Amino acid sequence: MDQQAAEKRVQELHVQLNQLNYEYHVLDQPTASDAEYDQLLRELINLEETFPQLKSPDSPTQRVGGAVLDMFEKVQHQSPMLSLGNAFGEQDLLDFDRRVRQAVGDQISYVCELKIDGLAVSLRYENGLFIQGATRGDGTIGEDITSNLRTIKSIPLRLNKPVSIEARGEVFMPRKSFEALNALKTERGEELAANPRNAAAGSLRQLDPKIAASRNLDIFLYNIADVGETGVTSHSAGLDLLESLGFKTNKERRKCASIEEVISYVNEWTEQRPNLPYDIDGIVIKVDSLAQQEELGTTAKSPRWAIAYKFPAEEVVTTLKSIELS
Ligand SMILES: NC(=O)c1c(N)nc(OC2CCCC2)nc1O[C@@H]1CCC[C@@H]1O
Repeated sequence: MDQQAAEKRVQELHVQLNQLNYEYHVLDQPTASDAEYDQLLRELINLEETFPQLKSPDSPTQRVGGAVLDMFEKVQHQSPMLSLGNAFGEQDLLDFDRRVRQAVGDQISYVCELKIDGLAVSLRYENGLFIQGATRGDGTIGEDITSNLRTIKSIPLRLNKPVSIEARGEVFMPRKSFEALNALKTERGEELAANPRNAAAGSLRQLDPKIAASRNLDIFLYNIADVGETGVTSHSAGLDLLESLGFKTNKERRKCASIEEVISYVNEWTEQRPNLPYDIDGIVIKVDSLAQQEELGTTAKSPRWAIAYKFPAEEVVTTLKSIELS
C-alpha cells in the first residue's frame, strides 16, 4: 500500500473507531463486537507502525500514553471551578427558591441533575482537539492530569466540530469497576478502596497512565466554562451543545418549571438511587437561564443560582458486638 492509500485508510479507521467507541462508551449502545473493534484497531496500529508520520495525537491508538510522570504540573483555571452550597431538606429548597425569585422575579425554570459522587475536572479543547485536562484542586489551581484523562474512553480526543471550548464534569468509577478493583486488591492482599469516589481519586492521581487506564473510569460533563463564545443562553441548551459535540452527559437531567417539580424529582431519585450503576450523593438544582445566573452571581466559593440537595447520610447500622459480661 502506498502512502496516499495508507493516509486514506487511516482516516477511514479513525472515523470508524471513533464512532464505535462513541456508541459503546457514550451512548452505551454498541453496534459492533469487541473483536470487530480490536481488529480495526490492530489494522490502525499496523498502519501507524509502517507509516509513523500518519500517527496523530487524537488517534484511537494514542489513548494510553507512554511516559510515567514523576509529578503533575499545576494548572490555573481560566475561571474558578466553583463548589455548591448545600440544602438538607425541603425547607432549604423552598428558601433557595424564594431567594432566587426575590432576585430575578417569578419567570424562572430550573434544571435538576443527579449529583455524581466523583471528582470535578476541566477538559480544554482547541479546534476540536483535546489538549489539556485538570483536577479542580482548590477551585483556582488544579493539577494537569491530561494523560490519565485521555485513558477514559468516554472522553472524546477529537470533537464532532473543530471548536475551542472548556467543558467541566465529574469523573467517577462505576460500581462494577469498583467491585472489580476491590476483587483484584483482595487477591493481591492489598488494602481495599473505601468507596468509588476515593477509588476514582486514587486512579486519577496515578503517575502511570497504564494504571489509570486499567481502572475503567467514566465521566459526565455538566458545564461549559466559557459559554460566551458558544452563544447558548440557557444551561439546558449548553448541555445539548456538549452532547452534540460528542461529550457524555447524564440523561437523567430534567427541566423543572417550579420548586415543587424540583422536590418531586428529588423524591423520585431518593427512591431510584440504589438502582443506578454509579454513586450519587445528591441532586444539583440550577437556574436554567444564563442571564438570570449572571444576575444572581456567585459568592467567593459557590453560585447563588445553584444548590446541591444532599441525601441524608445512610443510617449506618452498626451491629454492636455482643459484650462479654464479665
Ligand atoms: N457532581 C455533580 O454532578 C455536579 C453537577 N452535576 N453540576 C455541578 O455544577 C457546577 C457548576 C457550577 C457550580 C457547580 N457541579 C457538580 O459537582 C460539583 C463540582 C465541584 C463540587 C461538586 O462536586
